Amino acid sequence: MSQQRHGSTPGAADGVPAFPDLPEATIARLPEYLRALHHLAETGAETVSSEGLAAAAGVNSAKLRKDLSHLGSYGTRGVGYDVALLVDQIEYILGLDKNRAVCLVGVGNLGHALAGYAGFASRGFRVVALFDADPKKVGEQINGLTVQHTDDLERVAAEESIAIGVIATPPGTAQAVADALVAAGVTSILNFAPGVLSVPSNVDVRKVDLAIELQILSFHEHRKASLTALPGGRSAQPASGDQEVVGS
Ligand SMILES: NC(=O)c1ccc[n+]([C@@H]2O[C@H](COP(=O)([O-])OP(=O)(O)OC[C@H]3O[C@@H](n4cnc5c(N)ncnc54)[C@H](O)[C@@H]3O)[C@@H](O)[C@H]2O)c1
Repeated sequence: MSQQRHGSTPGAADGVPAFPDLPEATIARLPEYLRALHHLAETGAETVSSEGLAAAAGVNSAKLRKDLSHLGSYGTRGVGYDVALLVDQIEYILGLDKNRAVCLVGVGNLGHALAGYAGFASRGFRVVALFDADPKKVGEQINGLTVQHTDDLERVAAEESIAIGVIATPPGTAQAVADALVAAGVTSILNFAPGVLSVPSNVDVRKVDLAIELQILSFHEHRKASLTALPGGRSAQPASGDQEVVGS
């Protein structure tokens, strides 16, 4: 998972930099705030307190206020945050107003599930192309898209201005797929295949590995069991912190 910080860039309105210097952990929480804000907006809420938004997003309110202060958003005392305004600010910072084009490489078990997921569109992304190296998969229709051969990746990436590539191929082919995506001009990669990808410094890679998440939960199970096994049977509950996101 890349851990780059995002430097300030001049040129934004109202004294708020276009790209404030955001800690990676803050960036990771912004989508949670956005999800909670969209839900609040759907219920008709026009404002929300920091405590209310923090509870809905599953973080503590001090952390939330600090995160939002990085965006220049402080809320109004006694009123809270304007829901619609905060949605706009977070969507702007995350670049979701760009409706970026995404392609998926590897249409096997996982790729099928991802390609069939309708939720990407509502979160600001267009899945515009599916690729596989297996000729038997080429031509298959999934969610209105036709699976294309990876030989066509470079051409299609240019035609569709693909910004983000998702890798759902076996681990042994993931590096070659990443190389092909980079050669096609893709500068952000979401990698589901286990292992580390080597990419140029201008390419951001994020990795999703559910097995790692399970292993981290296993550690917490182990820790809780060892705490309760201590003489006197200490509580297994953490003393503080966000229970719902262990390790964040
Ligand atoms: N991140 C997670 O939590 C998670 C969960 C499940 C699986 N995975 C990983 O996702 C990947 C896919 O798993 P799966 O179960 O869908 O596998 P799968 O074998 O069902 O599908 C892989 C697909 O990739 C295609 N492929 C192989 N080489 C390719 C290449 N060079 N270019 C393009 N396509 C190619 C295959 O033809 C196939 O359609 C694996 O790396 C697996 O370990 C990750």
